[in-house]
Amino acid sequence: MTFKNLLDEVKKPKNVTFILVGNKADLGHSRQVSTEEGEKLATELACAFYECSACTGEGNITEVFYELCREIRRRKMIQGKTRRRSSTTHVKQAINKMLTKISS
Ligand SMILES: Nc1nc2c(ncn2[C@@H]2O[C@H](COP(=O)(O)OP(=O)(O)OP(=O)(O)O)[C@@H](O)[C@H]2O)c(=O)[nH]1
Repeated sequence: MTFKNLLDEVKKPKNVTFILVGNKADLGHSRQVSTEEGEKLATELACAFYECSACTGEGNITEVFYELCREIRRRKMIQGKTRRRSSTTHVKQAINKMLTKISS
């Protein structure tokens, strides 16, 4: 199983929020994945992409965690709206049923 397949498996059925982070950016000389490859994978996964170093602090690690929190909030908002919309549909259906009964 490829890394991408593994991520797809985790992401889709469980609706998991995640962002892609390439750590150890300070070890450029032994880099095995290019920035472009990381960006391409993030585009395929529809998630944010960051490169950072936990060692030197480069790449703004704080921003990585902020973005993850923002993404969780965005997802919750969207889910909330979907739920509200579907409950509105149920109320509409119930009212329509009542009106149909009253008029018949
Ligand atoms: N140079 C450098 N070393 C790091 C960085 N982040 C972690 N390390 C080092 O990598 C080693 C493994 O770190 P862990 O936090 O245990 O990470 P892990 O995911 O369990 O292991 P890895 O697969 O090696 O990343 C430790 O020696 C860390 O000090 C980084 O950004 N730069």
